[in-house]
Amino acid sequence: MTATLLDGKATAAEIKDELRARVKALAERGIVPGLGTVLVGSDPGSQAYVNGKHRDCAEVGIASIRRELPADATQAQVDETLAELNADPACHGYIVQLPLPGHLDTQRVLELIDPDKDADGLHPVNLGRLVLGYDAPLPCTPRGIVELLRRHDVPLRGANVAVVGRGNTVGRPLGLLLTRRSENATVTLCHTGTLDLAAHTRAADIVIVAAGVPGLLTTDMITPGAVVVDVGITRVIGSDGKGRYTGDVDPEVAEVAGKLVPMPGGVGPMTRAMLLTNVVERAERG
Ligand SMILES: Nc1nc2c(c(=O)[nH]1)N[C@@H](CN(C=O)c1ccc(C(=O)N[C@@H](CCC(=O)O)C(=O)O)cc1)CN2
Repeated sequence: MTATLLDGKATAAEIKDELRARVKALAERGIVPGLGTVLVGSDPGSQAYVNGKHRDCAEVGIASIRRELPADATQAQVDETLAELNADPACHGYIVQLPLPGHLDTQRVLELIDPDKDADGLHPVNLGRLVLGYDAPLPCTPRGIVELLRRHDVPLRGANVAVVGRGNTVGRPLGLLLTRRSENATVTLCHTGTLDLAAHTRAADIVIVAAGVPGLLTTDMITPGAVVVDVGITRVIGSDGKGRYTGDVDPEVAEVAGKLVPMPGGVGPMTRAMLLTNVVERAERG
């Protein structure tokens, strides 16, 4: 391997140390930040992610507020739970774990979150604020990627960045973040309709792949020395019949890239750290 790995786990641990100090300072003002989670159903993966969020909270001193509803919960029951969290002064921010069971209207649920308590930064009002450059909780994965690159001295100003994937949770908001004046990168947002994907990724100093297509980015698609960020996380069944997660970047890319944000251990831990950051920031605002 020639690429230097940018360790999201270690960087997230650093951020959690900083948050612990900020939570302590809040305690001196009599404020305990609180993160709420809403889990509908008992999907083991979703349960594990929610448990992880509460473990993270305990590590930095954020209070946890858990709401669990059965898989057959009605839209009215979900709406009522969100109304309670919107009104709860101990809850500075909360998330609804996705995906929701199919009978629920995900868009309606996300729009019922008070935008000022939107810890995931995915409420349409907050995405609109991001478009306009107003202050808003930022989407956790794009924010985590920018923060990881910043902390590892990857220059963004003037850099040509190819983002592969135009989803509402990563690709599209990431393009908005990277083109803010404070980052000043030039972004090409590639998607399934892009005619010659490799031509765009080869021209980029930084390639960020969030397409959900295992192994999509191969060695021939980058310029040697480029910075590569793997955001993909797809569950596949291996030849041994066991399930495992795989990224969007072919492992051989590590032989050609200059720096690589791997999966696992890259963007995922940073996403978790940014969720905590959004809650602490909200509590600091009072
Ligand atoms: N309301 C939300 N729902 C979902 C989100 C989200 O951000 N908000 N994202 C995913 C699940 N998720 C958090 O909820 C999440 C997924 C993966 C990781 C992570 O750290 N992954 C590891 C690798 C896999 C593993 O070891 O389990 C990594 O990248 O190193 C964190 C959070 C869908 N739902």
